[in-house]
Amino acid sequence: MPPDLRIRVGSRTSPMAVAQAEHVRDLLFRSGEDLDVELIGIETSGDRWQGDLAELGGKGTFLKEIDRHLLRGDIDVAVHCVKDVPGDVPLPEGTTFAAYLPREDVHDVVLFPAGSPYRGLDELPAGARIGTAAVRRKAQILRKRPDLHVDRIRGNVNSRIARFDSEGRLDAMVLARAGLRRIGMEHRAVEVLSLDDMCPAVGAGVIGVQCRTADTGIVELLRLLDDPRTRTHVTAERTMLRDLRGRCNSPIAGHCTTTADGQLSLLGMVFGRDGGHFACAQERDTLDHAHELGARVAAALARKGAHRLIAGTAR
Ligand SMILES: NCc1[nH]cc(CCC(=O)O)c1CC(=O)O
Repeated sequence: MPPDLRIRVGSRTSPMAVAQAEHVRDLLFRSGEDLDVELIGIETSGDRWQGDLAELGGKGTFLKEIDRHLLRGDIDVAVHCVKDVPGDVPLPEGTTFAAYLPREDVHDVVLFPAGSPYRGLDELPAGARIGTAAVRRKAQILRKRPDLHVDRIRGNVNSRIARFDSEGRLDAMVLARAGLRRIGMEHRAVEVLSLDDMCPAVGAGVIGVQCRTADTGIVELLRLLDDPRTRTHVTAERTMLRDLRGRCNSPIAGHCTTTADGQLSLLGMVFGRDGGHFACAQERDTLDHAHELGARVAAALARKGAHRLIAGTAR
C-alpha cells in the first residue's frame, strides 16, 4: 500500500537549513501518520550572493523565493528560522505558519580562534576585532565594549566558521547557540552571553513550519507539531516587531517568556548604531493577550524614541 500522504518539504540548502528540514521530517514520521516525506533543497539567490544582503533586498529575499515555490506547488511545506522572517511585510496570502516548534536555546555565544588565550569578550584587548552581521549584536557588543571593532561577516554559519578559522582576521565571532547545535558545532562556543548583555532577536531559536492555508490535511498534520507556548511568545514578539516596522536587520531585540506565576513578560529593546543609545521597555500581560502585549511594548518603545534609533538619526 502506498502511504496516505506525500509531503515535499522545502528548505534552503545550507547545512543549518537542511538539519532543520530533517528535524521536521523526523517529527512528521513520529506523528504516527502514514507519510512519504521528501526533502527539497532550494538554493536562493541570497545563498549564491556573496555581497551585502541589503543590496539584494535584505534577508526577506530568501523567503520570497521559497514562498514562490510553496505557492506554485513545487513544495508543500517550507521550514524557516522565525528569526529570519521579516517583520515589516505580511506573510504571502494563502500561506500560514501551521507549526512553531518548541523554542530552543536563545543565547548568543562567542567563538575564539584555535589557540586564542581569551575565553570571553571581557578579556579581549582594546581594538580587538569581533565578527557578526547583525546590527542587534553589534550594538550590544559596543554597549559593553565601545573599544572593540565589530566587523561584518556573512554567509551561512558553516562558511562563517570556515572563514573565521582559515583567514585569521578576527579575534572572536558571535553566533547563536541554537544554530551551532543544529549543525553539530556547539563545542565551538566558548562564552555564553547572558540575556542581560545580549537580548535575543525576535523569534530566536524558533523553527517555523509554513504551508498553504488551503491544504487542510497538511495544516492539521503540522498542528500536531505546534507548541502553543512558543506560538504565544512569537506572537507577542512579532507584533512588537511589526508595530515598530522592524526591517530584517533593524537594531531591535525582543524576548517574551512566561513568568513563574503564569503571565507573559515581553522585553523589547531598540539600539542606536553605536550602542551608546538605546530604548528599552518591559511589560506583562495574561497569556491570552500576546497581541496586546506586543503592541503595548512597541508603543512604549516608540514613546522612548525607537523610530529615531531605527532610522539611525538619534543623538
Ligand atoms: N541569520 C541566520 C540565522 N538564523 C537563525 C539562526 C540561529 C538559530 C535561531 O535563532 O533560530 C542563525 C544563525 C545565527 O544567528 O548565528
